Amino acid sequence: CQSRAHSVAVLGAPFSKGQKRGGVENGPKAIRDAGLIERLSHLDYPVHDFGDLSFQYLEKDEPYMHVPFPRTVGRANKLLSGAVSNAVGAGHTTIMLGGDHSLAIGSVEGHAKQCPDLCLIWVDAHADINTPFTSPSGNLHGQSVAFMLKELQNKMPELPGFSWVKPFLSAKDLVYIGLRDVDPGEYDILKDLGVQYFTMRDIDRLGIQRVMEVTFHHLLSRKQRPIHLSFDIDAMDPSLAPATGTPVNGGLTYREGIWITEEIHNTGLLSVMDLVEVNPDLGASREAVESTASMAVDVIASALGQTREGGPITQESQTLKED
Ligand SMILES: N[C@@H](CSCCS(N)(=O)=O)C(=O)O
Ligand SMILES: [Mn+2]
Ligand SMILES: [Mn+2]
Repeated sequence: CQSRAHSVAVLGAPFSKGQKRGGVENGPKAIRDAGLIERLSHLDYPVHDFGDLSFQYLEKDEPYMHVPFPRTVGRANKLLSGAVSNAVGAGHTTIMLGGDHSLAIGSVEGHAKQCPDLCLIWVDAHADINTPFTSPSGNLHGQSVAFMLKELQNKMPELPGFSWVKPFLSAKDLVYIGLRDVDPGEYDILKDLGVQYFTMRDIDRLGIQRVMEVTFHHLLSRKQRPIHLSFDIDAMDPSLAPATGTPVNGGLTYREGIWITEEIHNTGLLSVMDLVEVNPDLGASREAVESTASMAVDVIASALGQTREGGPITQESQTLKED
């Protein structure tokens, strides 16, 4: 597990069966079309585009309780886990492009195989910590964190397709930022487990700088360790990222979102980042889709070192000017 990787891997995960709305499988393409690779190529490290994974959609995949497509989602995440584990093992800082947020199960699990002491920062309007028993929708993109936590395993059923997932994360190694739509069952779990979280109201009270200071103290004061950032684009205010499946008013401003990712870059500890829930089919106009995908590119680029203050002239930027 590299503490300071010196190259970036981009991995597309065009997958949608963690929820019921079509189109989020086109998220990776929309983010690429918004210029992600180009933007990252101006930063400090080489970029390797691993392309998109191809997922199998199983024909016979009956719901378990009211949870749809459990075997398809479980299999997709097992494939993703291997791909993320390989990319991290090869020394890359890895960017996983979703696809719906159920993909975090495979992404974080695969990361933890290489970096068992990782910590997880979950930026999202939602807690995604329902169990199949508490979920109002059954959608697995709202249950991802429940599969990861050791403290929840006595509350989880044996879901078909997920027997490969052994819980690997402790509640103390998780921080939420941006919550504003939490289900009653999730609220009880967060309180019972004592999970550290910052709602949008906490951000209004403390300000985003203080939220990041407390987040890093909570996760890193005992020891520095790799960060997994799981960024759901619906954490951003819907005015900035409208093309997403579960928009919730009162989200992060552009500057709050970029402060979060700039500060995470400045720790030097970012190891894997998910950028999920961009759904190009849900934008009311081409502009709405483009602003959502562009927001995703800005968030990823600032997590990888793009700054608002610019940087010194380099051989590469000099060459670009001459082009
Ligand atoms: N809490 C709700 C909505 S979950 C929204 C999932 S996401 N990944 O944040 O868009 C549920 O569990 O169905
Ligand atoms: Mn989410
Ligand atoms: Mn969300």
